[in-house]
Amino acid sequence: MSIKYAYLGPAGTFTEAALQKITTPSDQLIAYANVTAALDAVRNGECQKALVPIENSVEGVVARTLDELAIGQPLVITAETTLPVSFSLMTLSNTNSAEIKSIATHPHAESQCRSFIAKNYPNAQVIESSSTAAAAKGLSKGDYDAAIAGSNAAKNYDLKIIAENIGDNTGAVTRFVLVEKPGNQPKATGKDRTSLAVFIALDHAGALLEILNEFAKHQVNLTFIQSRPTGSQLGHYHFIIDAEGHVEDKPISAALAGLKEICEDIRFLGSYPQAK
Ligand SMILES: O=C(O)C(=O)Cc1ccccc1
Repeated sequence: MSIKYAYLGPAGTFTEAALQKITTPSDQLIAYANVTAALDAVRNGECQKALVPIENSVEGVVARTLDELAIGQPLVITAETTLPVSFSLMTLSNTNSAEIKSIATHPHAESQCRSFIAKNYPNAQVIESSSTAAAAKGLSKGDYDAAIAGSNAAKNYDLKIIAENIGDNTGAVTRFVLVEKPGNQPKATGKDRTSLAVFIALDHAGALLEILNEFAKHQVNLTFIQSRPTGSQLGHYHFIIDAEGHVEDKPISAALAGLKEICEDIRFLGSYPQAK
């Protein structure tokens, strides 16, 4: 059966490359302009699933993804996948590299190529784009002098790669999550991860400690914790937490029951197999 997948596009993004790893050629991969649009495509039924980036080993979290999952119309994570990311600098075929005065890319790619840009193009204007491939596509239309993207994007938009592997950290890896409408919970595999958004009732001393204690009490190992502003008031935060285990496993279900006692709200964001 062919499944429709939404992804952060256009064609040539790292998200598309990650999605190709977990789909079959009969599936339909549909590009959206940003993370919210890809997730909305699942919410409104245009696509069954969406793949979006959630964190990077160098730059950290993709805030938009976390906020959509924690406070947007509910979706759940049913799978994750990781991809090593390698960045290239590209131009139109007739550009002289000495003439590069403007470089477009995604903010996460910029921060991972900071040393390269500072060393080689210290005076270039860096233009933020919604994805690396969107930067490459804009370059193909002549919007700026260069783009930083994956080498797939250069192929897609017929661009010339003038420098490869320009990331400051050659081992950079991005983690992507596959999301769906709630109701299709993957079975426990013995090596799962559970994601939660935890909202504290009142900002008080020890609130985070109380939350962490529920996991510690039940011997649950955490793999990710991030505070995000709730948006209502300066200083008010909720926490996105990833824990090892499946919601059907006793340690996680016991920790969840404990959290329900002490938190204002908990949003279950999915239990899914850990990426290899
Ligand atoms: O823009 C892309 O290609 C993406 O898929 C998002 C992204 C950007 C930078 C590093 C990893 C993923």
